[in-house]
Amino acid sequence: MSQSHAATRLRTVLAHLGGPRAKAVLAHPISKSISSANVHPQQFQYTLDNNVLSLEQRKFYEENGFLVIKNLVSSADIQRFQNEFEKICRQEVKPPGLNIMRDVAISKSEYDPRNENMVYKIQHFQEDKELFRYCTLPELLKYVECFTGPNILAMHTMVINKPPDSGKKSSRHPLHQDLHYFPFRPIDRIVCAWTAMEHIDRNNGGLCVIPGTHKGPLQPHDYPQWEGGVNIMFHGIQNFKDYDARVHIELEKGDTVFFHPLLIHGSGRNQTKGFRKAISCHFTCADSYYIDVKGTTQENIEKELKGIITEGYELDDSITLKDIWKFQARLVKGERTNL
Ligand SMILES: CCCCCCCCCCCCCCCCCCCC(=O)SCCNC(=O)CCNC(=O)[C@H](O)C(C)(C)COP(=O)(O)OP(=O)(O)OC[C@H]1O[C@@H](n2cnc3c(N)ncnc32)[C@H](O)[C@@H]1OP(=O)(O)O
Ligand SMILES: Nc1ncnc2c1ncn2[C@@H]1O[C@H](COP(=O)(O)OP(=O)(O)OP(=O)(O)O)[C@@H](O)[C@H]1O
Ligand SMILES: O=C(O)CCC(=O)C(=O)O
Ligand SMILES: [Fe+2]
Ligand SMILES: [Mg+2]
Repeated sequence: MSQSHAATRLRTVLAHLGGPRAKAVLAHPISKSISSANVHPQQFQYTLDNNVLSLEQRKFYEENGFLVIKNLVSSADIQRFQNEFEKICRQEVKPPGLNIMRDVAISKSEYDPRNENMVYKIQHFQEDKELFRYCTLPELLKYVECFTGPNILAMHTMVINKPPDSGKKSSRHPLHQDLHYFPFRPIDRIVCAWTAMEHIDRNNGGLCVIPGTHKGPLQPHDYPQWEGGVNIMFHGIQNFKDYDARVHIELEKGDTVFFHPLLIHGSGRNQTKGFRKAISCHFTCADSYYIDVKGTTQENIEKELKGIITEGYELDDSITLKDIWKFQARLVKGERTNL
């Protein structure tokens, strides 16, 4: 990518996000003028034609691999998700298939069900009616459809309750691409919706992204060599160097980021005393298909996940990632045509 193209893109990202870094960069004029995209017919690869996104929003996602929609989820809904999350932590409800993860810094201590502050995140809430409402909100699906098309499956769900860092920096999530975990294609029909349940910025371990990286390949992932420990399955891109290109996204409660599964992203440690909360779902098109990850860079995560699942659930070794995903995918709109 040329220097001026990179500069223009960074400025577009910052203008869109706001915040102090944005103001500082935008204070300097760009020397090159606007790209030819304005005068030629558009070729879109990452978004679909359905008149929901403005041309500017489409171009932003195509170019950067993410898009922020402000104030998309209501405070009333977020309060309901928060209440249900607390009930799950207190073990008042136990939805089937739901997985509770504690931060590795406290993974060996006794679980105290009265204390939701022991939970780093919950995953696979597809059987919890109250939380799963998130994945069916019409205001959310309206945007999801711009990336997936009309037949929509919810594939992977999470509430992340990032704890104050213990001092070991284990609350960080290394820079990664979500596609590493996914054995379904086509890639461009997968999207993550990630909604802030409160004000989120760099200080409380908000999302940081490397704009434009969705245009590159899936890179090899493995555990980072961190002295203070790494959470289970938190693989990161090996030998990542381009730290200067990171953009920290600042969000208010209800703001939602939609991002591409190849976009390199992560989150820093939470330097506040609060538990930073977000709710998310990965969606894909039901017309998609599964791939065999044997012989690819994704083989290591399949092996690890299979190990955890066959041990924890006493299943036999013939189970594949495809079986697991097929089992937990849920239709949220249209028809379940294939996956
Ligand atoms: C996917 C989109 C992008 C995502 C990126 C995010 C990355 C992270 C995870 C991604 C997961 C992808 C999942 C794909 C899912 C496919 C579909 C699965 C279908 C299912 O429903 S399977 C359901 C189970 N789900 C999982 O297995 C997911 C991961 N599992 C966990 O996180 C579990 O909490 C855990 C830790 C494996 C076991 O939990 P539990 O049995 O409750 O824990 P114990 O206290 O008994 O501890 C057991 C053992 O683990 C150690 N431990 C606990 N927590 C951690 C931790 N945070 N980090 C490292 N190690 C941990 C604990 O110390 C114990 O160790 P021992 O040595 O004492 O045995
Ligand atoms: N030294 C590092 N080595 C590996 N990954 C890092 C390093 N520093 C930051 N990252 C990764 O970059 C992303 C964002 O980190 P960020 O710099 O915001 O957080 P932090 O280093 O915890 O806090 P801060 O730099 O604000 O004190 C995370 O994915 C984090 O894992
Ligand atoms: O909320 C976060 O810290 C980021 C989580 C994330 O990227 C993931 O789980 O894939
Ligand atoms: Fe991720
Ligand atoms: Mg840092």
